[in-house]
Amino acid sequence: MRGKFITFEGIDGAGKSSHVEWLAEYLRRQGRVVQVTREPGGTPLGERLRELLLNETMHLETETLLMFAARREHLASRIEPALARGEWVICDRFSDATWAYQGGGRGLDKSKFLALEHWVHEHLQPDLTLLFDLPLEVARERIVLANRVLDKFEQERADFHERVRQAYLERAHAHPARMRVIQADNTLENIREKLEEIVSTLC
Ligand SMILES: Nc1ncnc2c1ncn2[C@@H]1O[C@H](COP(=O)(O)OP(=O)(O)OP(=O)(O)O)[C@@H](O)[C@H]1O
Ligand SMILES: Cc1cn([C@H]2C[C@H](O)[C@@H](COP(=O)(O)O)O2)c(=O)[nH]c1=O
Repeated sequence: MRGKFITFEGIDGAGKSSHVEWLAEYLRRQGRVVQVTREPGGTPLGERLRELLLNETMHLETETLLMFAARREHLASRIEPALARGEWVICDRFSDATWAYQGGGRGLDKSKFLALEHWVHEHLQPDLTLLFDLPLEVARERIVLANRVLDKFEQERADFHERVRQAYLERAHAHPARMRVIQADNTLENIREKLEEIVSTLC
């Protein structure tokens, strides 16, 4: 039987990465074989593209095409083979991030996003997308407390991140069967309880 494809989404600092490995372990305890991966990245080529994408200034369409190029490679060499073997794949960000960051944040024409999405993964969408949503100020505060070096996206102004947040919420509203909004301004324990409840509907 084909495996399940779960993606995590949200603005920078929403808390996605704090739950990705936890969810993988939770599913492994239930006997699933689980792969954890991320975008941009997830393959040797994708990780090289990630370095460029997170650090170099480039034209919006170059940025979008590179995100989808990395994704094409990721799907072909890692995600699709794993799902075909019956494994579960948990991916930290996928195409909804392009919708939100390049579309909402930077103003990419929606028809260009939809054309690339159709080209690169017409027949594959995540079985479940967990959208971590919280006020911008809370996410910013977490990033400051973590005291990490900020990448190109994290250095963007607050209005950029607010547009990203709104684009994610708009997308979740348009895809209610696939996307579940998690109130991420909450304790790790409460969020994990919610994740268990949602994921149990997939098993
Ligand atoms: N529920 C929470 N309550 C308090 N702090 C949290 C919570 N979740 C995560 N954090 C902290 O916030 C910071 C950002 O979390 P994390 O790296 O998981 O976010 P992220 O969404 O993956 O961010 P990015 O996309 O920027 O990598 C970390 O220092 C983490 O420990
Ligand atoms: C897949 C994808 C990602 N981004 C941005 C969003 C984040 O700011 C970075 C990735 O960093 P993270 O710490 O791993 O979350 O890349 C994007 O703009 N468009 C995309 O399609």
